[in-house]
Formats: sequence, structure tokens, C-alpha cells
Amino acid sequence: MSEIRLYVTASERDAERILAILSEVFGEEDYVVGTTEVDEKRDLWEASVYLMADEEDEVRRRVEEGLAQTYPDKDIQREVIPDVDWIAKSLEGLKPVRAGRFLVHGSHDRHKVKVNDVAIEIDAGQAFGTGHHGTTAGCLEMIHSVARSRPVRNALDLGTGSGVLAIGLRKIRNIPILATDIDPVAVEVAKENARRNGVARGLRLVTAPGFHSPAFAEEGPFDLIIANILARPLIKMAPQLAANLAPGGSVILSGILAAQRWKVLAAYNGVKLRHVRTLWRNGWVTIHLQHG
Ligand SMILES: C[S@@+](CC[C@H](N)C(=O)[O-])C[C@H]1O[C@@H](n2cnc3c(N)ncnc32)[C@H](O)[C@@H]1O
Repeated sequence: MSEIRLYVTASERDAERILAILSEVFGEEDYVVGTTEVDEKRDLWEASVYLMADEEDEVRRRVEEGLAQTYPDKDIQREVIPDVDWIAKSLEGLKPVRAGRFLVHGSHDRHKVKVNDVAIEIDAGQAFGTGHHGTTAGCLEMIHSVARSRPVRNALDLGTGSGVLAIGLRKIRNIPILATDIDPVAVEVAKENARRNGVARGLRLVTAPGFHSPAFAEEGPFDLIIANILARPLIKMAPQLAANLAPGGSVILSGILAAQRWKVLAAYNGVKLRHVRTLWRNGWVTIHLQHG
């Protein structure tokens, strides 16, 4: 189901006030709210709430009621963040992308791989993850740094898409990896990509929504869990994700807009995962958390 952003455009001061109103309206509920700067010179900001499409009428009514007293004339705008957007985004530009030691490239750019590159060959297709999106590149960079600094004996890539992250990790660490996706088409694409990159052995690919598969208990708990999904499902999954993490393990989260990061961090602090590092790429953040 698509995610929706309802937002109001205002000056920085008003956007902060509107954010306070939205925080009051939605309190401890599971909605991500935040402000984003749109145009510094014109002092234009957006205060937003993120929700699932089937909640739109109800959430819009509550936003209207919340703003009625102080901002009765503010226009509530909407943006659809459809799943298909992930694929469209991943098709943007097909030049090779560097992230850490990784070079993600299409088959037409095989000749551009240099000696020290860890090459991941992915052709744009039906699954998200060619390396062009800030979240994928951020995860690859973070995987490189975590794998270098911590013992990682097994890993989970939740929401694997094209398989790019699992393939990258398998290329630098000869460890068992479970990679899952809610979308069976993505799982098939990832299997093909794993074969093409010569890392099919040791990489188990499974179709599963969230943590609903016996594969997690069979392969886990994991020293490293990578999940590049959206902020809201990540927040919901925090307890299950923590339960599948080995003691002292690391988590890499992405798919999070900069304005959403505090809420994600709060959810994960609640399950005893502490913040280690945040990487920023094109308005998206990738977060490294550690158990204990
Ligand atoms: C942003 S893409 C990330 C793909 C790849 N890991 C990357 O970093 O480029 C998110 C992927 O998560 C999958 N996904 C979304 N919700 C999921 C869920 N609840 N459980 C498992 N996979 C999910 C989507 O089908 C999609 O392939």
C-alpha cells in the first residue's frame, strides 16, 4: 500500500508551531511527523505527517481539526509516496555508483571496474536497488565501515530488492546471509543478480513480509541486520528486529528522511539499540545502531 505525506507550507516559525500541533494531535501514536526546509531564501518550510493511504481521510480530518484554531486558512497538501517510486528512483541514471569500496554498475559498464573496486553488477530492472538512490549508496558505505570494524559472522538483509546490499556484503565477507523481501518478483530478481555476481552460495533468498517466515529462526540471530525500508515500517518492526539481533550485533537502517530520524532513533532506543553513526545522502539518512 502507498504511503501518503500530508503537509502544510509555512515559514520556519509557523512550520515549527504546526509541527508542535501535529505532535500534540498524534501524540504517542505511530505517525511520523517532521519539518523540512524547502527554500532557504524565501523562508519556505513544510510540516508533514506520514501515513498509509487507507488512513488518509481520518488523518486529514484530525490535521484540519488541529489547525482550525490557529491556522484555519492553511492548505493541507498531499504527496503520494508510491511503492513504484522506489523502482522509478532506482532507474534514475545508469552510470556506475561508488559507495565505500563498492562500485555498483550495469553490465554495459563492466570495463569501468578498477582493480581495488568491489564490483556489484546490477542492471536496472523490476526491483529497487541499482545504487543510484541515496539510501542504497548510504547502506553500502555503512556496510563497508561496519564490516571492517566489527566481527560479522552472519547477516540479514530485510527488504533486499535487487539484492544489491546482500551481494555487496557477501563479496567482502564470506558469511551466510539471509535476504528477504515482501515482493516475490524482487526475490527472483535478487536470485538472478546473486548468480550473476557469483555469490549465490551462502546467500539464502526468501519471500517474507516483515519477520513472518521460519527462515529467521533457522538462520538467526544475526550479527548484522540491514533494513532499507521506510521509516514507518522500521518503527513498527523495532521489537522484532531487536529480537533477531545477536548480543552486541549491529543494525543498519535506511529509507529514512532526515526529518524522520529522531522518531526512528527513539523507537530503537526503546529496544536497547544505541546510535553509533548517521550518514546523510540527498536528504536521506542511513543509521548504524548497536546492541547494548
Ligand atoms: C527501498 S527498497 C531497498 C532495496 C535494496 N535493499 C536497496 O537498498 O537498494 C525497499 C524494499 O523493501 C521491500 N519491503 C517493503 N516492505 C517490506 C516488508 N514489510 N518486509 C519485507 N520487505 C519489504 C520492498 O519490496 C523493496 O524491495
